[in-house]
Amino acid sequence: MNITKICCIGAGYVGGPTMAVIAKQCPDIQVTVVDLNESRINKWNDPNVENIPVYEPGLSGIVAEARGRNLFFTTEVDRAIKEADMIFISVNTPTKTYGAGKGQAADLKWIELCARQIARVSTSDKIVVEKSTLPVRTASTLKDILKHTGNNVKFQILSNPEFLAEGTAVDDLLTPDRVLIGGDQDAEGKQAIEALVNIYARWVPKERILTTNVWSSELSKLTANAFLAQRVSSINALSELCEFTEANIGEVARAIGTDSRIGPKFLKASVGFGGSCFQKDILNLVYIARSYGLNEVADYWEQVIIMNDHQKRRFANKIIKTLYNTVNGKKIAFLGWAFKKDTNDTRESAAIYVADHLLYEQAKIAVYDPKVSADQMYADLDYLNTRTVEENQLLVDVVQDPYEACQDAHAVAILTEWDEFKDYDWQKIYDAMLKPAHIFDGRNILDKGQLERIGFKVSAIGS
Ligand SMILES: NC(=O)C1=CN([C@@H]2O[C@H](COP(=O)(O)OP(=O)(O)OC[C@H]3O[C@@H](n4cnc5c(N)ncnc54)[C@H](O)[C@@H]3O)[C@@H](O)[C@H]2O)C=CC1
Ligand SMILES: O=C(O)[C@H]1O[C@H](OP(=O)(O)OP(=O)(O)OC[C@H]2O[C@@H](n3ccc(=O)[nH]c3=O)[C@H](O)[C@@H]2O)[C@H](O)[C@@H](O)[C@@H]1O
Repeated sequence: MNITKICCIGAGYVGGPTMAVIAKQCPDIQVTVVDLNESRINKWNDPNVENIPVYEPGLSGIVAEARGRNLFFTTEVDRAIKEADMIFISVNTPTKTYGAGKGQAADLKWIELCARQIARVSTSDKIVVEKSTLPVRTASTLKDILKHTGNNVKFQILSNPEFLAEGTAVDDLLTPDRVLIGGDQDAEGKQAIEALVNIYARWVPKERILTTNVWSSELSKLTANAFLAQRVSSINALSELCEFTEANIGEVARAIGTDSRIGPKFLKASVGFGGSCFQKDILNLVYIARSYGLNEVADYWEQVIIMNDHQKRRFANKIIKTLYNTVNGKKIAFLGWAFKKDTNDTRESAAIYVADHLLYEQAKIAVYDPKVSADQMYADLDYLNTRTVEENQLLVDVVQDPYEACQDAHAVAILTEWDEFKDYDWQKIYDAMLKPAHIFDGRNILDKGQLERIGFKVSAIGS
């Protein structure tokens, strides 16, 4: 089956970059990304390509190359669905905030709406690709909805989960460790799998394109995120033990990471993992396991989240305890707000949790993160929800200069792992702060000895 027109529903952090890369690598395929959110689509179409709504190194160049040639962004969802041979569903699948499964299950409302819309408007056979992260067996729901269109259109459902990480999305898409495609194992299912394999094979070596049955593919995505997050929680758990024993978590990570069976990646102790997916996907895994009565499996994975919450809470509590058990009226500078470097995404960022905790203790916050807008920060914080804009500005001062953030602060909290910290003039920061000047290094990246020589009191995760 030769694919000439692709539609992607959802122009978010995944839909935008993945489709931009497919369009770049396959100039003969027309790729149309659709979204209900008009302002998001307008930003993707902004004449100044630097204003696209997702910041990712290298992305604007790719969009500039393909946009208007074979890459289009539009709110005309029906038309794009109708014309496409292949439809990617890349909509959000957040944790449910109501009803059964509240706080754990994935909310599949948007997925189901997409399926119903595809069923309603399609007049020709199509391959529907699950790009969103979904609970295992979601394909059976999609199949059921699409089967009942009543207009004799045939659909094949594939699972093609996305493994890109934010901040490295373009590299991850251009040179992925693997591409995973799951589908039905009958002749028609295999044909559909082949059609998608042929698209990726334009730039991904064939041996890196794995094909499986649809359920293995769906479950592998949740499993990959669970394993990655588990590594962070494992190292974070030991970081606390390090703080009581004079062991150093960086040294421990290096010592164990050189064992080729363990490997060096994803062993950086931190103030806790953030991002839109680790927590939601593990909660979803926990929910699925419990729904099959597998309580030991559920408890095992839930511990990863419990540990992460503990790590965030203990970081905030350490700040309070060190500042003589009160932060009331004290200014604390936050360097970094996004959940990791090289992204403007703040979803589930540990910074939000720590800041809220301190605000409830009546602290004042000054934040420096040039990629994140003040409005976004105000919207993130629970403590500010019921206050006026003027009150928010008094409690949370968003500044465009790291030195200004630290002026008259009692403490600096490092929340995001920026490389440029090494180039900061820490003597200048020390001079501007109230004494004793504290640094809480939530990423364990600063040179503790050097800072202590300046006069700082340094508290780094795991040392
Ligand atoms: N953010 C990430 O780094 C990764 C996310 N994922 C998964 O990919 C999926 C999408 O995630 P993001 O792109 O981060 O979400 P997002 O929230 O950035 O984007 C989703 C978009 O879908 C749109 N949408 C929702 N329902 C729609 C409908 N019926 N018709 C048209 N548009 C609709 C929304 O308006 C929104 O713009 C999720 O399942 C997530 O778990 C997977 C790998 C990486
Ligand atoms: O499904 C998803 O959304 C994606 O989730 C993660 O990607 P992402 O959340 O963008 O970023 P990561 O690099 O995984 O970092 C997640 C969090 O863990 C933290 N982290 C990561 C690594 C580490 O060693 N220590 C650590 O604290 C990061 O700072 C960040 O807060 C996965 O890495 C992707 O493969 C996956 O596609």
